[in-house]
Amino acid sequence: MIFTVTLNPAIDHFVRLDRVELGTVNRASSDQKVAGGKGINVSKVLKRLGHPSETMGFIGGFTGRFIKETLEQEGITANFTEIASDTRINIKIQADQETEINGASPRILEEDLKNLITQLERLKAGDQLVLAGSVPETIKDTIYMTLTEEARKRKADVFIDSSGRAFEYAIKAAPTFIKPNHHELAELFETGPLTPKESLPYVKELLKKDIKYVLVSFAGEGAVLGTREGIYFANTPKGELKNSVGAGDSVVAGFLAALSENKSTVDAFKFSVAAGSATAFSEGFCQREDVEELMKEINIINLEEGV
Ligand SMILES: Nc1ncnc2c1ncn2[C@@H]1O[C@H](COP(=O)(O)OP(=O)(O)O)[C@@H](O)[C@H]1O
Ligand SMILES: O=P(O)(O)OC[C@H]1O[C@](O)(COP(=O)(O)O)[C@@H](O)[C@@H]1O
Repeated sequence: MIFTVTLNPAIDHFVRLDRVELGTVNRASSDQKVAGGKGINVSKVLKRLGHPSETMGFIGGFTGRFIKETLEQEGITANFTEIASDTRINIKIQADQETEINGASPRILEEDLKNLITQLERLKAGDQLVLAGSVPETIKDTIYMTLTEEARKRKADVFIDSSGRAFEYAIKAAPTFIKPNHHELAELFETGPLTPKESLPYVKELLKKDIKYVLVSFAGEGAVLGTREGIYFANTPKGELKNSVGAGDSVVAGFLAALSENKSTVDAFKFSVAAGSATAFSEGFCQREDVEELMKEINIINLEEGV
């Protein structure tokens, strides 16, 4: 069973207009409100790829109810811990350029956290746990490390997409799979911007920490996958960028789905990058047929034999 944890979900409020002018009234040509947050997005994409999952994390208030109701309408199991504060709203302005204004995170109490950790006692060998997105301020930065340790005690695999201190701690617990984008990798190693080739030593450093799959995404410039068997580069297909929100989550979902389908590591890599780009080329999330189509445009080269 696949479980996704979103500690800091959101209603994603997409607002579309030709251009934005600060200090005045801007009127949207259209807008849309959807349940969002990285773990929730992974579950949404997994469903489109044909894989059920259960969403967990913290929701509260009327915004939290919206998230639970819309996920259940989409046929996605929502098993969230209810908190007292309202779940945040993240504004995604899609104008001449994409601008995001992510709301402040709600207050999470100690007992809320205990409830979530208790839920994870169900994990068993063969399960996958996805930990994705930012960590609310009132939760310690070590939370992803703690949850990864809990999951590994129960022989479940852990897939992480996060950033900053929470990500730094999480890699100490040796999750199965991590997907930093290249900015997050540079931030982790305190370097300047990295090209795929320049990322190699850092990918190897992470592999030495007993992380099985290190996937670094470079938006439209390709992606790097490090494994014990080898380090690979995938080009990203060309296409019209319509909406990058959820693209990273689609890479995580694509890789997880492909492994669940017993695809080879290289094919799982291809499938995950195709899923990311198929989402980037859509208003919403990718559909499976688009992913299968884009796979044909992706070539994998071996940057280096195993480490
Ligand atoms: N301009 C683009 N053209 C094609 N694919 C893209 C583009 N931007 C993003 N993608 C796809 O989305 C994936 C994740 O994008 P990226 O921005 O690296 O991650 P994140 O959304 O986590 O920051 C990429 O690996 C790629 O497959
Ligand atoms: O674009 P990505 O990185 O795949 O994730 C998009 C999701 O992440 C969010 O921007 C939240 O990100 P954070 O959890 O890092 O605050 C959501 O609003 C959105 O649904």
